[in-house]
This record gives sequence, C-alpha cells and structure tokens, in this order.
Amino acid sequence: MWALRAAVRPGAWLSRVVRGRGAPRAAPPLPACPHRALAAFGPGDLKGRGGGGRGPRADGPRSRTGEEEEEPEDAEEEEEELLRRDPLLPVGTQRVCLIHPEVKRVPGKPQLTRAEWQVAEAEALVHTLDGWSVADRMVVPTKTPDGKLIFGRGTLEHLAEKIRGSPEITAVFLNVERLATPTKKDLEATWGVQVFDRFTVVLHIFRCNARTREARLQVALAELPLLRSHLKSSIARPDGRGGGSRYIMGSGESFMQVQQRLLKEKEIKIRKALERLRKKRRLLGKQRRRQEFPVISVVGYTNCGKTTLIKALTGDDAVQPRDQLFATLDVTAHAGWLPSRMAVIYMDTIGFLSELPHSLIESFSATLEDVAHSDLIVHVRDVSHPETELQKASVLSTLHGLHLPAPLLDSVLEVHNKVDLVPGYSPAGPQAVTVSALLGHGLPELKTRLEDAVLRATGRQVLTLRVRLAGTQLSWLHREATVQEVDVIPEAGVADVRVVISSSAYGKFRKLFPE
Ligand SMILES: Nc1nc2c(ncn2[C@@H]2O[C@H](COP(=O)(O)OP(=O)(O)OP(=O)(O)O)[C@@H](O)[C@H]2O)c(=O)[nH]1
Ligand SMILES: [Mg+2]
Repeated sequence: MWALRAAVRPGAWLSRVVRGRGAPRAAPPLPACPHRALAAFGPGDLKGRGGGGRGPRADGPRSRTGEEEEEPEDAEEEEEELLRRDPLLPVGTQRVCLIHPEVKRVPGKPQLTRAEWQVAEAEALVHTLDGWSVADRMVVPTKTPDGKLIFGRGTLEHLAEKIRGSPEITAVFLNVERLATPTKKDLEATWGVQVFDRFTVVLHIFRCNARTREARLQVALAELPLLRSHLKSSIARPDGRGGGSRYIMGSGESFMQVQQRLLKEKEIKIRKALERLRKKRRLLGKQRRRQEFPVISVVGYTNCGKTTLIKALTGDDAVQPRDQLFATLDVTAHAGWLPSRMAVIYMDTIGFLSELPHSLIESFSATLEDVAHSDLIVHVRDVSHPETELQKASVLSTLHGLHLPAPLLDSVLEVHNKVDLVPGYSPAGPQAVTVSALLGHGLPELKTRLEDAVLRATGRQVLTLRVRLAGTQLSWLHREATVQEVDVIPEAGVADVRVVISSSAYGKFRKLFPE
C-alpha cells in the first residue's frame, strides 16, 4: 500500500469568488487628505487592495449566471458628482488644544468609558491626521454636553483666556459628537481659533481612507447632515445675506427650499447608487455561499491588528496593515487554507470605535451585513492596550446591535493579539487563543481552533471514503469536497480518501455512487 498526498490547488474559481469584493479603483485625488493616510496605499493598491489576484479587482466581476443587474453606463460619472471635494479640515500643520467635556457621573448609572480613555482616543484621532499634534489637553466638567452652550459663561471665559494666551494653539478639538454650526461659530468667535468636533475629524479620516466606490459614497451620505446644518446656519445669518426668504424668479421656491430640495435629491441619488453596489456585493456573497466556502469574519476594535492577522493567516502580501485608526474602511475578502487544506474566506472588516458618530454608524452598518452571513466570527483584541476590556465591551455591544443569528454570536472565537508586547501574558479564560499576528506566534494553534469551529458551524465532517479507482468518484470528490489524503490500494483497485465534506455534498455523493 502506498500513499499519495493530495495536492489542493487554490483553483481559479476560488480566486474569482474572493476577488469581486469591494471594487476599489483609481480614485481621483482627494484634496486636503493627510499624506500619512494616503501614503499607505502604494501605487499598486490603487488597482485593488487585494492585489496579487486575490483582492478585489477594479470593477467587480460580471456574474457568470447573468443574475447581475447591468450598471447604467454613466453610473460612475454620476457617482463622482455626488462626492464632495472641499476639505473638511484645514490643510497643513495644526497644534490642537484637546478639550474633553466631562459629564458629571449620575449616581447609580454605570459609566462604561473613562475620561482618560476618551482623551487618549481623541488624541489618537488627532495623530492620525497628517501634520496635526496635540499642544494641550483639558478635561472640563459640564452639565450640558449636548446643550447649545456646553460650558457655563465662567468656564467659557476661563478657556478663552487660556487659549488666547497660548499662541502655539492653532485649533480646538472639542471632544463632543456633534457641534451645531451656530455653537461652533460662537466658540470660534470667543476663542479666536477654529473649533472641530469628533464627527468632522472622524469623517475626515474616513474620507481620506475610503477607496472603494461603496466606502466613498457612504462617506458622502454621512456628510449630508453637516451640509444641512451649514445650510441652515448660513440662511439664518443675522445680516440676511443667507437669502433664505428670497424667491427664485418664477420657481415659487425660496433659496432655502431650492437648496434643501437639491440636498434631498442628492441623498436619494447616493442611496440609489449605494443600493446598486450593495446588490452586487450581496450577489457575490451568494456566489460564495453557493460554492460553499466557509466565511470567517474578522472583527475588532480599530487598530487591534485584524488586517495584520489576515495577512499572517493567508500570506497575502498585498494586505496593508497600518498603525492608524480606521485604516480599513471596506470589507475585503481573502482566501486562506486551514490545516485540513480546507479553503476558507477571511473577511477583513472596518474597526469599531466607542461612540462612533451616529450618521457614520448608519452609513457603514451595511458594510457589516456580510458579518451576519459568515459561518464564524473571530474577535481580535489588542491585549496590550490599557483599555482592552472596555474595547471588548464596546465591540460586543456593537455586535449585539447587528442582530446576528444567535449561534453565530454564541460561537465567537476570541483572539488575544499583540502578546509580544505583554511578556508572560496568559488569558483569563481557556477559550481565547493568544497570538502575535506581527511575529506569527500562535498561528498553528489558531488555525486548528478555526478549523474545529468552522467544521462545527458548517456541519462539515472529516470522513474516509473508499472509492473505486476506475470510476469518476475520485475526481468528483476533488471537485466537490476538500481531499486531504488518498491511500491507494492497487491490488484491490480502490483508494481510501480522507475528505472534508459538507452534509449536502456527502448526500449527493451517496446518491451518485451508492455503496
Ligand atoms: N507588536 C505588535 N503589533 C501588532 C500586532 N498586530 C498588529 N500590530 C500593529 O498594530 C497596528 C495596526 O494593525 P492593523 O492590522 O492595521 O489593525 P486593524 O485592526 O486592521 O486596524 P483598522 O483597520 O484601522 O481597524 C499596525 O502597526 C500593526 O503592525 C502584533 O501582534 N504585535
Ligand atoms: Mg484593518
């Protein structure tokens, strides 16, 4: 008896299914975006993040089944027009005074996030912007963080004194979700520098990192509330120069009404374009499921190492991890192989952030649709982060908000990453796998755990089947299942074949080749 090791080739069909994700293309230059953010996309990346035949290709594949709706010819030009060009933040060096309004704790109400963490996170956002640095940071108590005034008169004046007396400060980053335009203008007049809120800063980072058509349109959709608020405040100008009450000759509409109508039309167009792209994405998801590749979604807090881990698991050199918040803004698919040589697809997803501005969550939640359709979720955690537990809580609460199927939520595999930065680290529970994605430590153990979980989740099994060498059984198994090993028994004209096979494929096999 002699043994043949089965050669499992990636197969063109696999790369085809993996490829059609995301669809980045050479985007027109994005003005005023930090060089640091753009630099991370090498020239090759503009052709498609996956690169190397594995990543998404320029325009997504046409469906072989003819199910895909034809895209209108001028769709791309129309989309270009929907994307705003004027910068959200000033270009060049900025030394920011970071002001974090801290709401007094309500007794008896648990506080999930601590002020120091929120300040540290706001600082990380500032550092993501090219040329921006934090000159000073202050935690200022407030009772009304969402009110028109935020701070009382006395505090406001004290801050004004401090800011105006510090010439090195060129802007203020007020760590609130959104500032109403009139409040922003009042604060700017009092403090004598530009004032930015979290929404604008995060939106700017998103805009700079958005490469695919879907991500760019999502950003454009998230920007609409900002445009509406600017419109309202420009029209409410006390000098009356906003033109709100003037009627456009013959139209019966005031200037305000025309602008509002244009914004509404823009929103409808963006939503339509997004729906078109999402349909395409769902179709590719369906194709993947039809081919029965198990899908593993890799989720986690931003900067925890999701992309690095996928790169380590797949060996995909075109994957670009970066030390930056929100480096990944699109869900991308990458092929990998587990120890039994079963092909799987890893989905790299957008990182989570606590208190992500609302309209961004709404715009980007569709990207996480794919997570609901995966077979397994891997939750990557940066265990070297001082607030790793709070990050975990934040990720879990976002996952629960996605209304995922219960078995998927119950089977989440936790991966503790960056253990190289925590000497002697050992996880609290026995369930988590510890790795260093960067150094490649712990990956064999992780792959074994992934395989067990995938087999359990997908109802696949590892079987040894006896086949006749003369027939088509062996080639059928090669096509429809993952052949791990073939032990040929020449004298009997048969072989024992070890396969990973889904229950439906096994049913078909038994029907086609009854024993
Ligand atoms: N020391 C160490 N650094 C790591 C490890 N894994 C990732 N990193 C670093 O952490 C930073 C972020 O890594 P990414 O893989 O881009 O993180 P991400 O979770 O994909 O981030 P987003 O896409 O922004 O959400 C990079 O600088 C990586 O080199 C690790 O195991 N050890
Ligand atoms: Mg990433």
